[in-house]
Amino acid sequence: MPSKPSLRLGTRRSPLALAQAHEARARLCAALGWDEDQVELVLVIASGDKIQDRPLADIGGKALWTRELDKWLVEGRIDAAVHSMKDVETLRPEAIAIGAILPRADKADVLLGARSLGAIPQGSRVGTSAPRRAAQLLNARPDLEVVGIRGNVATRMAKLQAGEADATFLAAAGLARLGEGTVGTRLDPEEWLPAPAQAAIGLECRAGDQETREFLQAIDHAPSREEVLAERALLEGLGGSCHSPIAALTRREGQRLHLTAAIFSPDGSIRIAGESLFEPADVDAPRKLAQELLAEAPEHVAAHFGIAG
Ligand SMILES: NCc1[nH]cc(CCC(=O)O)c1CC(=O)O
Repeated sequence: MPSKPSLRLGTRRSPLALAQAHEARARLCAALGWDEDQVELVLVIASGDKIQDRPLADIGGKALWTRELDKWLVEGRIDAAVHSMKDVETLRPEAIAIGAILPRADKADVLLGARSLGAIPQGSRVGTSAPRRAAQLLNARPDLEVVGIRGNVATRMAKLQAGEADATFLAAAGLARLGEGTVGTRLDPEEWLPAPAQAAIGLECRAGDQETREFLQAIDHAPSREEVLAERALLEGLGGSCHSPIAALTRREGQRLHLTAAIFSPDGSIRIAGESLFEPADVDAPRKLAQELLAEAPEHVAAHFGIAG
């Protein structure tokens, strides 16, 4: 009997990353009729996992999550890598391709520690290290104080319990994947915009690896891919890095995509928003929206953009 095909799937080892890798494996096996043991999970330690005490933006940004997996992928030690697309830089090595985007989960953020944004007591300390969450919060509630908080989902929930902050934000998708789908208050994504590519799991492979590309094609969800690529095109057009407070939400309107985007000054005092309705194949539309937002931004705000990373 010929040996069964198999795939080495690289993942980070945080509980969220592992939950996402298990979901990817389950979908691959279901789509290809494989047994579970045909997908080998390979746990790769990312540089970002070793540093928990400083904001991501200060220590090298999103590359901290991808660099190690990229290396293993390019060296052929794994065949594919699972990522939260929110954490993947817009500029990717040429040798690496996005092979699949899984059906996207709930894009909303969840507020922990208060029943609503308006119910956070005046002067409270809200824990977040995400520039988008900090700026968007201060825009709505300039009376609040933002304090840095990092670590995986469980660590952040524990820090909240320990009183390091009075409230914090987490992605609904991450909470649900960890079986914590009922905690906190879900914030309507139309009013509190998520991060570009939030709630999307992506699988990357070597661009020239046709066999793996075909395997991944079997679990690619086209509508989710279209949304994620549009939001990533916006981010690229903005020169978005982890230093830049950028929020985006895509809705489907019939055959078209409706993209709402906002950029902020880091202190939240300035918010510039715009929207665009376009055909999914029209990758220039999100870039054009990015240019419109930048053109509207005062120079000191625009200065925070344009550094890809
Ligand atoms: N920055 C960390 C990160 N990357 C992806 C998720 C959640 C899952 C997702 O958005 O796909 C989280 C945690 C969070 O923001 O609460």
